[in-house]
Amino acid sequence: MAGTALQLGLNSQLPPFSLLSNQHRSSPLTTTSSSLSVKLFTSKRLHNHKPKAVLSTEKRTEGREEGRDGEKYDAIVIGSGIGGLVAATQLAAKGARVLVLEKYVIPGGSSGYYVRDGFKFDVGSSVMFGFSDKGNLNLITQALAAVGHKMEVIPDPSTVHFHLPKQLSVRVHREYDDFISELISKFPHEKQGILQFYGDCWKIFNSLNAMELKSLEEPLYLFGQFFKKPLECLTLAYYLPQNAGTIARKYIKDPELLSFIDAECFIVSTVNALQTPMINASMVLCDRHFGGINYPVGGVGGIAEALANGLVNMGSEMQYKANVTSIILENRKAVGVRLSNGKELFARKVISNATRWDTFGKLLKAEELPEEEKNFQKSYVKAPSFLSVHMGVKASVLPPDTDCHHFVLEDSWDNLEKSYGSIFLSIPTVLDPSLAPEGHHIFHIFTTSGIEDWEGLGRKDYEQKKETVANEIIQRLENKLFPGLKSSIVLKEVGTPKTHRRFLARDNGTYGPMPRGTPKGLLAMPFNTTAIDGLYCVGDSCFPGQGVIAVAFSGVMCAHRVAADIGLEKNSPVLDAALLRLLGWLRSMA
Ligand SMILES: NC(=O)c1ccc[n+]([C@@H]2O[C@H](COP(=O)([O-])OP(=O)(O)OC[C@H]3O[C@@H](n4cnc5c(N)ncnc54)[C@H](O)[C@@H]3O)[C@@H](O)[C@H]2O)c1
Ligand SMILES: CC(C)=CCC/C(C)=C/C=C/C(C)=C/C=C/C(C)=C/C=C/C=C(C)/C=C/C=C(C)/C=C/C=C(\C)CCC=C(C)C
Repeated sequence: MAGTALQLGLNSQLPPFSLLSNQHRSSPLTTTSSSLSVKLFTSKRLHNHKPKAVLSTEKRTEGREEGRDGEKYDAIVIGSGIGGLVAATQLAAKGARVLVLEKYVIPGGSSGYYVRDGFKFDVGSSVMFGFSDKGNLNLITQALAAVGHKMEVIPDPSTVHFHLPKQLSVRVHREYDDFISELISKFPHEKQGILQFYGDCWKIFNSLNAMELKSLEEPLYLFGQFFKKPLECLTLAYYLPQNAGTIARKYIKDPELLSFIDAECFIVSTVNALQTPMINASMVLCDRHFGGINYPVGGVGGIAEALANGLVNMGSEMQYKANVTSIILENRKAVGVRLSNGKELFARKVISNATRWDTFGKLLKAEELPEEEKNFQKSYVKAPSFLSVHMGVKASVLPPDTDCHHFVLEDSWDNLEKSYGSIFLSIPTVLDPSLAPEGHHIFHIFTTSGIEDWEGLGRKDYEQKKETVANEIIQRLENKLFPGLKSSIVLKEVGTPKTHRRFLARDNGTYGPMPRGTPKGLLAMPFNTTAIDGLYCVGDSCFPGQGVIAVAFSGVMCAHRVAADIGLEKNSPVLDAALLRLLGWLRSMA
């Protein structure tokens, strides 16, 4: 879900930096100009890091164009969400010179943080997949390693504790066998079906895990993988157009168990299993047991900070408070960007980490919407945003052995996908007590909510409504799990979809794309290239969709495709054209 910090900006007249605590202000960020060209600290480890050049220096600089503003960028990245940062750092590690422009004052977007009264809150992301030290799918660990960084993490013994209708309670243990035994104990008559469904997930996960992950839009790599790992590639190709709900129905009949699978999918995709691509479902349903969920010591915001620091240490640049208002086109080719202060910056390639709706609807609003984007908008709508409540509470309110993450749906399965129907709760201080003052915990509560509920209200009504809706959610948690919750609150901040729209620059504050109907798995999801020459997209409105690890993969893919296009990786223009046409055709079949 997207950020919340943020709503303080709505409540107060303070300038954006006052959103950060003193603790943060004295952090290694040193502002050097009003547009906040930021010089970040140099860790010894990063100092020694040598970018891994793929081709020789001569080859790398050959054909490099100079920006017209005296700058020499291979790529400009709009936005420093994890998608944008991974694209930028991967490109820098291949030898490219990159400039990242971020509208806000710190990096991370939905994976940022803020500090208030000694509590350090994750803005959004809090369940970290891809953060282990094994396999090929630990994309967050790998992204950090590419900039010479490794974060200390705390293993979470369970991914989530489900509290569902009819008192169904399921804990997703880190150990796969423990989870499966618990689920079978609740549905003994479906033992076979459970083993078959999750077994199919493992088939897909193991295929993904066997592959080197790069751009599926780059033919030399893609054909190479088919040659090296034919079985795995065919498995993935087979499941690519399928959804988890259809596969589950092949093996499972019990409607309550199918609803449980819906909830498993909903917490990561905000849609039911019938609309969740099987590859994405498998990725999360298995990685949580393979690598496990791991929380970074000091909070999720540390990931983006480390990536941004690493980028600067490799000779590239980050600028904060740099609000891109348009993408500059010349002869239908993206050549640079214009900022809200009128400044223009140029590069060989432009990568947008804004959502596709923002990229094409705002940054390119004067242009006619390309056919491919029309098709994307036909297949996908903006998922609703969130109402989020960040709270500091007295530690005494937590029963012993409380899990870190909870999902609550009280009375009826029918409410699963309704606004405010279900409640997500993370208590990161269960894993890392340093995030809160002694004797306290953090409650990060969120529930789906559409922007239409929050528009057209006067200031007083808006504030009143925030209070009312947040209190109802808190009351529900008090009734279900934490007696005495209300009276234990020492700090409370409520963010709405408007908050997320304002601070994360996401159209309607959306969580990301959501299929309009039943999708053909991942088939219709666009990759990174766009109909505009020189313009690429990265982030959750690109393949494979929402999620920190998903956008990290989109960053890896994007960097590979851009690197091939600027001569930092091998490429073949003839095969490129053929593959891009083939992929376009496949998408049109979805
Ligand atoms: N695991 C979890 O618990 C969890 C929770 C919340 C979010 N998430 C995931 O995080 C993902 C989001 O990652 P992302 O990389 O796609 O994007 P993001 O929304 O996190 O970041 C986009 C960044 O671009 C910046 N930006 C946008 N427009 C700009 C402009 N015109 N000029 C300058 N900067 C601009 C924003 O300020 C923001 O920092 C979501 O998919 C979501 O699923 C996960
Ligand atoms: C190209 C063609 C046509 C074909 C070929 C075939 C092949 C080779 C294929 C391949 C493929 C691939 C490689 C793929 C990949 C994929 C991936 C990597 C994916 C991933 C995904 C991920 C995801 C989706 C994730 C997500 C996550 C999330 C969203 C999370 C969230 C969370 C939350 C919200 C939290 C909750 C909380 C509570 C409960 C409290």
